[in-house]
Amino acid sequence: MEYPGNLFVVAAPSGAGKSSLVKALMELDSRVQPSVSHTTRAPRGQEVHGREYYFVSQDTFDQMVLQGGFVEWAQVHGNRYGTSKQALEQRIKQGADVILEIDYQGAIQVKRIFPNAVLVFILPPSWEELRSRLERRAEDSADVIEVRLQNAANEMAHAKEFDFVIINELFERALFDLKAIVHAQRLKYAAQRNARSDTFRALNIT
Ligand SMILES: Nc1ncnc2c1ncn2[C@@H]1O[C@H](COP(=O)(O)OP(=O)(O)OP(=O)(O)O)[C@@H](O)[C@H]1O
Ligand SMILES: Nc1nc2c(ncn2[C@@H]2O[C@H](COP(=O)(O)O)[C@@H](O)[C@H]2O)c(=O)[nH]1
Repeated sequence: MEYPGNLFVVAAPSGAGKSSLVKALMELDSRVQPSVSHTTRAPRGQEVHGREYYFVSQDTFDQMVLQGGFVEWAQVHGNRYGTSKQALEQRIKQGADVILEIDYQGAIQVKRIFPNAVLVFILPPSWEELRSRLERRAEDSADVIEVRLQNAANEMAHAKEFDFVIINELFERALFDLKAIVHAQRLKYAAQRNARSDTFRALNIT
């Protein structure tokens, strides 16, 4: 029998490094799978439809909202983003550990629907470094970078509502912390399931 997988949610202000950390985690751990969101924003850099996002029109997004197609959706930096209900529920049911890279509003909505979801907030080490990462990434215009920095203060004020906060100063240290959270959740979940296992019965643990 296949047990349902775990759900991890990673949020951060733009440029803090969540995509880089999640990508590195998935390269090390094939049990962690991404959820590809839908967005009304235009593709940026080398982004590919169906890989980073499903890039859809405003009308298509509206239709999905009306049909209840999203587990959560939110307006972020002037565009809309949503997590497809069908794809997420199917993957978790199949036993995958799914990781969502979404904003804090979406994270809070997900926690209401999936109380066992583990919410992780990534902080940059400083405002200077956050700006510098967005500028070095060189994928957004100066205007877009300013909007994202202005929104960052409000986003970071929600960090305390998350289960864990990681400071992404040294990348390898932050990745270690993220891996530890995933590992700890798996052990916790396994302990709950093992309450009915042969080993528990053999040890007379009830
Ligand atoms: N610890 C780190 N030290 C230095 N640079 C980093 C670190 N982590 C990530 N970066 C770099 O910072 C930039 C922003 O990272 P990334 O794109 O992962 O951010 P993000 O939080 O996913 O942003 P967005 O929400 O806009 O997609 C990238 O160029 C990335 O290589
Ligand atoms: N609530 C949701 N937020 C999402 C989703 N997918 C991405 N995001 C967040 O939007 C911002 C901007 O992303 P970018 O790719 O334009 O830099 C960032 O905070 C993402 O995490 C989603 O499905 N729901």
